[in-house]
Amino acid sequence: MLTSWTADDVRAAERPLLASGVPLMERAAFALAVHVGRELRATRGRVGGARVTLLVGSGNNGGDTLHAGALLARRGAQVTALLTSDRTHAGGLDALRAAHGRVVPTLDDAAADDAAQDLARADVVLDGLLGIGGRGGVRGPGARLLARLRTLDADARPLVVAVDVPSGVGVDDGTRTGEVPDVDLTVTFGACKPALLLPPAADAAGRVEVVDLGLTLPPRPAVARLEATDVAALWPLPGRDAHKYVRGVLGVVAGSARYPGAAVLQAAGAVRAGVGMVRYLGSAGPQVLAAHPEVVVGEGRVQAWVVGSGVAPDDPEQRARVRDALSHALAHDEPAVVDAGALEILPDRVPPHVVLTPHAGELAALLVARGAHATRAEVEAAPLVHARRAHDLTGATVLLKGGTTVVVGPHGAAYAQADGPSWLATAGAGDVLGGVLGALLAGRSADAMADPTLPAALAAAAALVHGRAAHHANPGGPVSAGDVADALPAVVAGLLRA
Ligand SMILES: NC(=O)C1=CN([C@@H]2O[C@H](COP(=O)(O)OP(=O)(O)OC[C@H]3O[C@@H](n4cnc5c(N)ncnc54)[C@H](OP(=O)(O)O)[C@@H]3O)[C@@H](O)[C@H]2O)[C@@H](O)CC1
Ligand SMILES: Nc1ncnc2c1ncn2[C@@H]1O[C@H](COP(=O)(O)OP(=O)(O)O)[C@@H](O)[C@H]1O
Ligand SMILES: [K+]
Repeated sequence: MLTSWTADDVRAAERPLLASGVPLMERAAFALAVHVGRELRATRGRVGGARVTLLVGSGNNGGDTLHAGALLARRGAQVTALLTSDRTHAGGLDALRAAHGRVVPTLDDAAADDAAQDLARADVVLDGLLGIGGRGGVRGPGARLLARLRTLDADARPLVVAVDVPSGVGVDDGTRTGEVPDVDLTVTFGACKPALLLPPAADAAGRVEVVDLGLTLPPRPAVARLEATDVAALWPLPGRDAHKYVRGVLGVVAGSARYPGAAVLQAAGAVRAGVGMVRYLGSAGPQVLAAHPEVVVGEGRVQAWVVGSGVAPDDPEQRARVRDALSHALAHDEPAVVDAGALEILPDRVPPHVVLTPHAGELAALLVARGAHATRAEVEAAPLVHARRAHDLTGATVLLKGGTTVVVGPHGAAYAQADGPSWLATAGAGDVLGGVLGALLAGRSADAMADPTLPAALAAAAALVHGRAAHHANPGGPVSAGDVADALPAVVAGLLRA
């Protein structure tokens, strides 16, 4: 599992070490210089003679950068520091000067434009403008330098390394404001930060290297990302004496005369993910049975529900079934996945074993229906923030679909899964995901009732399996939702072997 901690968590963990005189900045800078040296050797064979340009902000992030620049200068690099503030880390500046680095005070916009020539000539640029002390978008000459960097021709573009985080990202919430450099590598100190996992900030972060500074961090990370072994540990496995009812029955209330395909695909997701049995309720029974003869059509006991996919607003009968299923789930402590059409008829407050699976537009509508202001664009610009708001307002676990899927549950549980190719953005893929998640909740129904944070972990696991199935179905090329479902058994088997 990849784990990340907030700026406050990191600062609190650093405090006792700093108080006892541990030279954290020197350690951070040393590791940064090692990583940059490695990149330079890979791209141009050696560090000696490399042109290194430092973008230096007013805080300790700039200090790290100057110290790393000094180390690279001692290894023969030609280092230029572009200062963006009249305050600069004194120790770092002394170290760079002592190593014969060049220092350019860049205090006004015109000078920043001149200094921008250094960017075009550089082999590598270190972004040391803002770290965990940044507030909002980069201001002043630093922003101008970043704009220049962005507009360089592709063939003149240097390698860009972010120091701790790309400047201008919301460290804790993954937002981005103003100019944010698109970096190749982020060298982050002490712990990964949420912005390095969360959209849209993580898209700017490139490869992430975490430098261990020996910090003791809180037990619960701010945002996590599941990996194969985590999913294997979460997956419900049939014991030797298993039978279909023990393994979990999933009630599927999906599809309508207008959208029968949603029911077929959702059943495919659940069946292929290994559910004990699917019970289908709705008008698409013949289509579901034609595609999946193993499905049972009609009422009966279930361990979990998935409701709402492809349920048209003008289908009162299917909407009534959704309402009944939801009431049953709430009255009988059965976990439920609430998708698409069912999001509009969600009760005001629900427990965390109800998992909502909106995309950004549906999440915005859900928030607006509860008196909050939100647009689809605002949700996309701050997915974690809005998924949290939806969790706070409804009590439900929230899985927000997108290129990176963000999951929020109770007690601060949060996941960011980036497992699928962009080809997964195809009609019906969300229906398959609902089926996979339903299968997991049916298989671990009792556990999900006992541990309110488990539905969030299962939701993240479903997103991982779904994303990997899309890769597996056709590596590097287009997939249909049905292809994704068909790839599930092999992907699950692969994960269980991991
Ligand atoms: N703590 C440790 O022991 C260790 C920390 N380490 C390193 O320290 C970094 C944190 O350092 P930090 O606390 O000095 O904050 P940092 O991110 O450099 O920026 C603060 C400065 O920026 C300014 N500023 C703020 N917003 C701005 C904006 N939008 N646009 C422009 N300016 C803005 C703000 O000025 P103000 O706005 O307050 O006037 C303030 O002066 C951390 O990321 C890691 O790299 C490592 O060495 C390991 C040990
Ligand atoms: N850019 C993207 N890259 C990868 N996966 C994506 C991207 N955009 C959406 N997805 C995934 O594709 C699926 C789309 O689901 P959804 O929006 O509900 O579509 P539908 O309702 O047609 O099934 C979700 O699993 C979502 O996470
Ligand atoms: K930075």
